[in-house]
Amino acid sequence: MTPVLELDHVSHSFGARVALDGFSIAVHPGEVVAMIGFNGAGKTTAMRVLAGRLRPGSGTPKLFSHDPRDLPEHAARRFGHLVDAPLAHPDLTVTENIRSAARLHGLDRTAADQATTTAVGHLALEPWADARSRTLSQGNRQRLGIACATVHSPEAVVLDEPTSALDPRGVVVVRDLIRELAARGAAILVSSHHLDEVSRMADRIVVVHDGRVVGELEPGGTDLERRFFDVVHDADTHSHPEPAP
Ligand SMILES: Nc1ncnc2c1ncn2[C@@H]1O[C@H](COP(=O)(O)OP(=O)(O)OP(=O)(O)O)[C@@H](O)[C@H]1O
Repeated sequence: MTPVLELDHVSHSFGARVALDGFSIAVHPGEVVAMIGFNGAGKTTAMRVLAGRLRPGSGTPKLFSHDPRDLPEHAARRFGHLVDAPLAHPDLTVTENIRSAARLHGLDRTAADQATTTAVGHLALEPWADARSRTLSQGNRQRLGIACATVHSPEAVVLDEPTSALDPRGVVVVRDLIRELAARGAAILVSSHHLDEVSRMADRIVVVHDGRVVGELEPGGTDLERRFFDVVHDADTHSHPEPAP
């Protein structure tokens, strides 16, 4: 099966700082893949490349088999992402923002209205439906960003730390939404710092370290944290082997 989201040996540096160093990942239809790694490991940079926000120094990014920076409109309409700032205007209300996102992704007026009502309900945003987005709390702004990224039922989704500001109920809401999109066949890439959460949400967990994918963790089990540190330690040992005595 052809991957929907793919980075093939992608490298990128910001000046002297290497952010991605031969980063490879592939996400297939119906699959939720979570990236986990230290601060500065390269997760956001990888997602920015996939979202077409950054042209990498080398390697091949692909979204629906196209260059993400040169995506045909029919493919762009099937993609949703929340990387960097949400696609929300501060002076528009929650409902207006979500409806605009739906229209931007090609839904006609009637379909956009229906999808907006559904998204407001899915993200439990009803009490704030008529609030301007600049007045929202951080967590509700994050819910709005996720609603805007997913209102059009995309087949490829990239979400950078989608639950970082959410309360426990919000975490469940977003997890259910992600699982539902995947059940309908979407390929989903998320990043997170919460091992327990990704363990419940993801089909695969990839460990990102020093700009590369250095291993995978089987979701579930109780010793995920230890396994994560083992993978990172192994990667460090192999990239900086101890000198022979
Ligand atoms: N615009 C930029 N200019 C300079 N350096 C950058 C820029 N964006 C990222 N970097 C650097 O690239 C590396 C990877 O950063 P990135 O944001 O991808 O990490 P991350 O894994 O998402 O981290 P976090 O978990 O803290 O969000 C870091 O060393 C970071 O300082």
